[in-house]
Amino acid sequence: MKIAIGNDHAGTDYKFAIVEYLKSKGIEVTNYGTDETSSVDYPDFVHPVANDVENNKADFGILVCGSANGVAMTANKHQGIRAGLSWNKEIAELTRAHNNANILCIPARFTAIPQAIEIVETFLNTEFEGGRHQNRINKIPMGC
Ligand SMILES: O=C(CO)[C@H](O)[C@H](O)[C@H](O)COP(=O)(O)O
Repeated sequence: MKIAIGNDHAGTDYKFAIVEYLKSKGIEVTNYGTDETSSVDYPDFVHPVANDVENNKADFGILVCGSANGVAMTANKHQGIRAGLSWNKEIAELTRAHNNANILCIPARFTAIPQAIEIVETFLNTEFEGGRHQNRINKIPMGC
């Protein structure tokens, strides 16, 4: 499995912890996020992740910013991207099972690092249920 990850200054520490977790599971990771905690603009670190997922260079994307709203809004402008905001493992499970999200967005300022790891683990281990959920996804317009 290949994961593309991106973050702004609010998510740097979370990104490092998530990358360490993913690598410990043998998952290949491409890091597009800032490695610094000085202020940056989150869209600059979201578009490369969304591009990789759109072009099948990554199976899933993970994005981390303060609230996760900015990264989710940016990613969801891309064709073929369903980016879901998850702040606990229950929401992470639903984001995959019901919404077939291909990008996970984590709010660093409202989630502890161990919880963020749990969210990532749940997201990656949950299958899309299809059926009635596929009918609903078919009614979501694609991209901008
Ligand atoms: O949460 C975010 C966007 O949805 C980003 O992390 C921003 O950094 C956030 O808006 C806070 O900005 P600040 O410059 O860190 O105060």
